[in-house]
Amino acid sequence: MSHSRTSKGTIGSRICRNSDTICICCDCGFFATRKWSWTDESLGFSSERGDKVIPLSLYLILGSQNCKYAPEFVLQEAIRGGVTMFQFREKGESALPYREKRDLAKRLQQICQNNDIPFIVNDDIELTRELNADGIHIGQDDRPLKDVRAWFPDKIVGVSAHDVGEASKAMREGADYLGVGPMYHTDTKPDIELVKGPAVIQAMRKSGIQIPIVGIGGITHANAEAVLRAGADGIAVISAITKDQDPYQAAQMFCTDKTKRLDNKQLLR
Ligand SMILES: Cc1ncc(COP(=O)(O)OP(=O)(O)O)c(N)n1
Ligand SMILES: Cc1nc(C(=O)O)sc1CCOP(=O)(O)O
Ligand SMILES: [Mg+2]
Repeated sequence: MSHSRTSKGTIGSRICRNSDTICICCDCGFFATRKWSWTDESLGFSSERGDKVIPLSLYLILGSQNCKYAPEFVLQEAIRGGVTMFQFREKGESALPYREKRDLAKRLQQICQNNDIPFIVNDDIELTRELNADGIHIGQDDRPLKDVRAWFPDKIVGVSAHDVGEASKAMREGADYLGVGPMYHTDTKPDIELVKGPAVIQAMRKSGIQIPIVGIGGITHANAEAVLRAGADGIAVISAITKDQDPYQAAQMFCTDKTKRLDNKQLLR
């Protein structure tokens, strides 16, 4: 697929005040950068901080506990299939101890670097710093966003949000993107909130949340389109890729015209 860039103007639900930043052929996030100036007059919000790329279209998250095969193989294959961004999330009862976790993280980071894919760390401030990762993802029960933003002014900082209130607060405090879920039932994360469904993304967009959103939780090839139609910029996936027999094909199947080529008219209103 070839991508082309836009100059200033309105793209979908967003107001873009910079040039050379957004892919206009399919709104896939390929040229999404933190040079975007997200402006929401009603919230008095504006953010403009650098030029980190945030390609959320197909965001793979994994740790060794999630994988049917070696994590390095799963990541390589998934990137070959079309994954655009990666989060290292080594978590749960069978998670590796710190040194092994760090060594695995380094190997996965190298794969991301070789393929020009942002490498994001889940939760772990020290690991983010030690590896000089491209960014960090934090939830509502993790370190406060204000602190994380101050520690990492130039990194991508993603925040989990479950309702409009959490999303507005995260946007005001400088989140670069929101992880919104759970979209559907999932067995991958034991401590999830009640299923929200794509409607919560629709509600966030209606209330004026303009920063990038990725839907998460129970996303499969069958339901991904509904998440994007609700207003998400991308989908975050664990088991639909990591547990598949063929991670390459599983990733590739998310990269169809239906899941990538959404324009404004196709969004649910
Ligand atoms: C993209 C994305 N969205 C949401 C989450 C969940 O974060 P959190 O609520 O902090 O839960 P844990 O993943 O830390 O268990 C995420 N990791 N990524
Ligand atoms: C890590 C995570 N966070 C969620 C949230 O709702 O915030 S759901 C989830 C697990 C996603 O895994 P799968 O794609 O296998 O359902
Ligand atoms: Mg967390």
